Amino acid sequence: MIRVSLEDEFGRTVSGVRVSLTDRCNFDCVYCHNEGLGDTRGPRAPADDELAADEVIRILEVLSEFDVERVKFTGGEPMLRTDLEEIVAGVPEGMTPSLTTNGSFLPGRAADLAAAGLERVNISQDAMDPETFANLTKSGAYERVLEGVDAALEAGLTPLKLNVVVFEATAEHVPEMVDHVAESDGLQLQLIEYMPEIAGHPEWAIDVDRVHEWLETRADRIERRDMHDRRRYHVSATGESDSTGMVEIVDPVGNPSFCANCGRIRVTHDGRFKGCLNRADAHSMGDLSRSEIRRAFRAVVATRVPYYGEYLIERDGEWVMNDEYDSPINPPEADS
Ligand SMILES: Nc1nc2c(ncn2[C@@H]2O[C@H](COP(=O)(O)OP(=O)(O)OP(=O)(O)O)[C@@H](O)[C@H]2O)c(=O)[nH]1
Ligand SMILES: C[S@@+](CC[C@H](N)C(=O)[O-])C[C@H]1O[C@@H](n2cnc3c(N)ncnc32)[C@H](O)[C@@H]1O
Ligand code: SF4
Ligand code: SF4
Repeated sequence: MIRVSLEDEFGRTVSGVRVSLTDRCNFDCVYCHNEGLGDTRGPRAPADDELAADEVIRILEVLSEFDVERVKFTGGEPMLRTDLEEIVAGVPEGMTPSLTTNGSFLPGRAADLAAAGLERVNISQDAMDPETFANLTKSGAYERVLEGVDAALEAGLTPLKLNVVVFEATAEHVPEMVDHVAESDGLQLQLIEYMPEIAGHPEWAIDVDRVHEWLETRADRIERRDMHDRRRYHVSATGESDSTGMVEIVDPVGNPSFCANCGRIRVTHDGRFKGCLNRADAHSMGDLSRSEIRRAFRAVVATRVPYYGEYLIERDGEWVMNDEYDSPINPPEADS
């Protein structure tokens, strides 16, 4: 098959897709932006508006015609989908599947997911103690998540990134999480800047530059990824051990270099394309026939623009909507 990749007007080739398989979740994290899908609604039977497994696979097959090389399954909580293994097994050849999950359903399923072809997994674990974890997630599943991490490591779903959202409630736990990954084989740490744009509570945000500065003093080596211009810090264990770990910072907020290198599009649980996590506008895939999926993909790529630096522009130190775009940005969600 001849594959033709698509570039947006800003020269950004679309090489990855994030698929939200559901907007449901069994946790209720205080910071949750839910990938811009609105409130998570609690665990309940699959909703009628969720894409079926064969529809997800058809979308991925079409995207692979356009040389999209990576798919990330996310949510809500993607492991609430009991057909996740079937979906992973249907990912077309040449496309690498990975998963971002809260980890609570990994015990007992990690091996099956690996057998289905899942390459690796990112697990949200914001702290090392059950109390902080419970306060943040409104869930008592701390031990279960740790078991999930072990199950994923055992199944070879590595490198395994632990995701920590950095904001006022987690900042003090960052050093122990850094030590933890430095000491543990197969674990990496991803520090995600709290995004108030879609979660609200701008007062919870902390200055991520302080975390960069601290890591510069803690790291032996620093590298920059082309993708999103992300910085990676290689750190050593502090005790007797000579093991090392890697810490990556995901800092999109007010960061035009992050958006300038963004090659990702999104598929929502109800079958629409979004060109940017932060934008409210989405493109329907109509009847989900291959031709409609192709049409919608071309349409969303044609309207993709870097969010910071283009969709929003800086005026007097504030990020304001560029008058060229008339669709509103996502209004902040209420507590979610
Ligand atoms: N604004 C924005 N945020 C992102 C983007 N990619 C990741 N994030 C943030 O990082 C969170 C965690 O995403 P993951 O899927 O675990 O991480 P990732 O870095 O995208 O995944 P890998 O690089 O595949 O490990 C997302 O839910 C977002 O909050 C992006 O392109 N734009
Ligand atoms: C919305 S969750 C969906 C997948 C899964 N339920 C999980 O928690 O990993 C995806 C990622 O978004 C991150 N996240 C959620 N709300 C955020 C916010 N307001 N700012 C930054 N990252 C956020 C979470 O930590 C998680 O790593
Ligand atoms: S961040 Fe928390 S509440 Fe949001 S989808 Fe993931 S586990 Fe659920
Ligand atoms: S905020 Fe920037 S990096 Fe994130 S999806 Fe939008 S354009 Fe891409």
